Amino acid sequence: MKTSFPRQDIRVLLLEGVSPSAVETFQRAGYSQIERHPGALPPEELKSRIAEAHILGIRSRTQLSADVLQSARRLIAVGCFCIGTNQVDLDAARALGIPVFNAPYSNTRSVAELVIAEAIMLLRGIPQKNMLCHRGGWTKSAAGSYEARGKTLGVIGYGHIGTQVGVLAESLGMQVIFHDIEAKLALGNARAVAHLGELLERADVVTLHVPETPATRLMIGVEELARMRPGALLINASRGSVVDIDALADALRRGHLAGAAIDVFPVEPKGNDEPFVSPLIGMDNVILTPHVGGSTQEAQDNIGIEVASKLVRYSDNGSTLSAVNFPEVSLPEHPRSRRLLHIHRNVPGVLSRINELFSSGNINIDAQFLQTDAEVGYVVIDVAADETQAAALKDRLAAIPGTLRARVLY
Ligand SMILES: NC(=O)c1ccc[n+]([C@@H]2O[C@H](COP(=O)([O-])OP(=O)(O)OC[C@H]3O[C@@H](n4cnc5c(N)ncnc54)[C@H](O)[C@@H]3O)[C@@H](O)[C@H]2O)c1
Ligand SMILES: O=C(O)[C@H](O)COP(=O)(O)O
Repeated sequence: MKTSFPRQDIRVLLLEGVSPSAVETFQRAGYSQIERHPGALPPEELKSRIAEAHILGIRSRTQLSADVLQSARRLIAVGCFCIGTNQVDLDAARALGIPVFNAPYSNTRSVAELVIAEAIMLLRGIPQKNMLCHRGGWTKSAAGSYEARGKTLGVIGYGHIGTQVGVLAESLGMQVIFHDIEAKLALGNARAVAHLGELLERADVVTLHVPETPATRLMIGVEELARMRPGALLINASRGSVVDIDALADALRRGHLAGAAIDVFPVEPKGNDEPFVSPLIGMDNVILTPHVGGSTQEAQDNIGIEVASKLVRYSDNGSTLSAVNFPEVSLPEHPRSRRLLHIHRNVPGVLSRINELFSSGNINIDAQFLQTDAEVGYVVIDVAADETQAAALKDRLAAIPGTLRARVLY
């Protein structure tokens, strides 16, 4: 069936080196206008580039503020080809009728594996030994070198990544304790602790797996670092805003902490050609990695397919299942109907005006789907109408006060 907006006219802009698997997924679905850019764009360039895009794909570095989104006149959906969505003003996107999708699982195993590797390296003092050998030094000694077996791992944020880290750590013989704001099923022999402070006081290795939220901002600062055991280790592969980096540098300099592994930073370079600046540079007992926790071939290939498939499904079929900022509907195919989408502010009267429009036009509704949240209503209407009738209905739907978007899908 002919689409009202042919796929070959839909412009897809993919930033930050999104995996080629995403391009292949769009191409297999019939999309041909796909532009792929290796890095994030500065705000002004971003604004001009997204003005023409219908679908935008980003990773963690592209800041989609309300101001930037205002320039995206044609944008129908955003895909975050990663887990975090804190880089997008989700409320602003919703208010513009733009659903945002992400990949909540695909890179979690990669992060968990890196964290376990780092815990072992830090417990053995390998970063310092490695640096010394590189400088021609040689200190063969067991001092400050420990097995992981029998040590206590404290996991802060026991979600998709935190649980996997816990399971892998138990397989090494570590004891796992965790702290989360939600009640969580403890896997294996892991134990929940009621307070963050208790976890900090008991753990030999503390690892952070919380999202960036107002509550997690600087959740590890001077006081929390002081509560950690002397000689303990800190791993952060969550978000740079979660740890007070200057306080961490100070705790390491004073020798209160024996080491750290940090993958995420309060300020990160926008691309591989920008310099990296951090108070942790030059500390031999700190593993520094350039936000690569989820950067494995396997994870990026899977994320490319997962997020591109969600974007294709929304664009082709209207389904918003697993959107992070939008009412969720999972829609069946209705090949013999025309499908109209209506996104509106959730204010009284809109739905009755939509239904009035169909009943007064004597147009039969084959199926109707509605989902709302506090701000936005999303209605999908499958009707027995020809192409001209559907186009006219879309124009009338668009004229209803409170409308954010109206589209004919097919
Ligand atoms: N370094 C990387 O490359 C990389 C890769 C993937 C994800 N991440 C980051 O890791 C984060 C966690 O990923 P996930 O898949 O495990 O997410 P998740 O949503 O499955 O788990 C997060 C957990 O943190 C808990 N939480 C939230 N606020 C908390 C608080 N104030 N105190 C304690 N617990 C709190 C939640 O209840 C949840 O259980 C992501 O949000 C992302 O920012 C980084
Ligand atoms: O949120 C995430 O999934 C991670 O931080 C990875 O982000 P990236 O895709 O920019 O590496």
